[in-house]
Amino acid sequence: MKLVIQDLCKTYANGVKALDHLSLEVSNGMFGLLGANGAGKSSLMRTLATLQEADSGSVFLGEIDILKYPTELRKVLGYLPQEFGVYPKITAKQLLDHLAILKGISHKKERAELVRYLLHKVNLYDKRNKAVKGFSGGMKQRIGIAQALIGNPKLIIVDEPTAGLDPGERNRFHNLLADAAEDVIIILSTHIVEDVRELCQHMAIMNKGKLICQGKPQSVIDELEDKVWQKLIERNELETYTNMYKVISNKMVGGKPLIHVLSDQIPGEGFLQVSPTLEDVFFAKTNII
Ligand SMILES: Nc1ncnc2c1ncn2[C@@H]1O[C@H](COP(=O)(O)OP(=O)(O)OP(=O)(O)O)[C@@H](O)[C@H]1O
Repeated sequence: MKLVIQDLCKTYANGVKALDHLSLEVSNGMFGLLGANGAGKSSLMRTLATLQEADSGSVFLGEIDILKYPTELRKVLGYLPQEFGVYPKITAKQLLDHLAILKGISHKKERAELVRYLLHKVNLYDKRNKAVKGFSGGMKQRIGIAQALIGNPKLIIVDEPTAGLDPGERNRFHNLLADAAEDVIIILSTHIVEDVRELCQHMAIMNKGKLICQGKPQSVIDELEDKVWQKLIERNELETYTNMYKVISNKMVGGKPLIHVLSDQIPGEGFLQVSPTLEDVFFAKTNII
């Protein structure tokens, strides 16, 4: 199954061009979409989830023309939005049961079995009778994934799923996603570079409504091989360095800026060549420091 996006455009009423002639092909497995705040990721995710309309362009999931026939897409879509709202007081089991009814699973016994299966899968069976409202961020996200898996989706969209999760919860969430990714397309939209590095077979970087880079994470990293240099400088030197070199990032280390500079040769005294990371790629492509 392939998701084929062609020439997708969306301009909001305020004139912001959130999707600017965007084209992309995604195959089965986990696909990471990286972008800074405001890059247009959620606009793309919402369009793919048929929650908002595009101005022009086309999107096909296999044979389904999803912009023309959104209901067909919804039958095979699992969606975990940025904010997964839950009903007050409802338990994990009731919530999944309710959502399964909404997804058209009307047979009571079948639904009960599915809910039990999902609760085990996301490791929340022991908490099945607890109110979801009192769940931690990670537990809520796991319930979010459980509901996204109802009805054997072919396309699963997860929008910024690990923001605010502690490392343990994030790992559990990653394992769940990786587990679900067989035979399905999962699109993971995030600004957390490490999530993409660790999880995704393919990726793209979005900026101002356009795709500015795509490929396998390791291939895009390899493009910067031998080109990234680092130096620990004084805080008052930062402006000079930024003017002199192509500084792609600066990070405080022990109170001093550690800068990464892009250059084909050693940029100057005191620079050390380092292996490029996906974060370097992200900063080099988006030019946001
Ligand atoms: N409903 C809307 N009306 C007007 N402008 C909008 C609307 N939704 C988003 N935008 C603008 O469109 C641009 C893209 O926003 P979008 O939410 O798609 O980006 P994003 O990459 O998901 O960002 P974030 O990581 O902050 O969620 C931003 O400039 C945003 O302010």
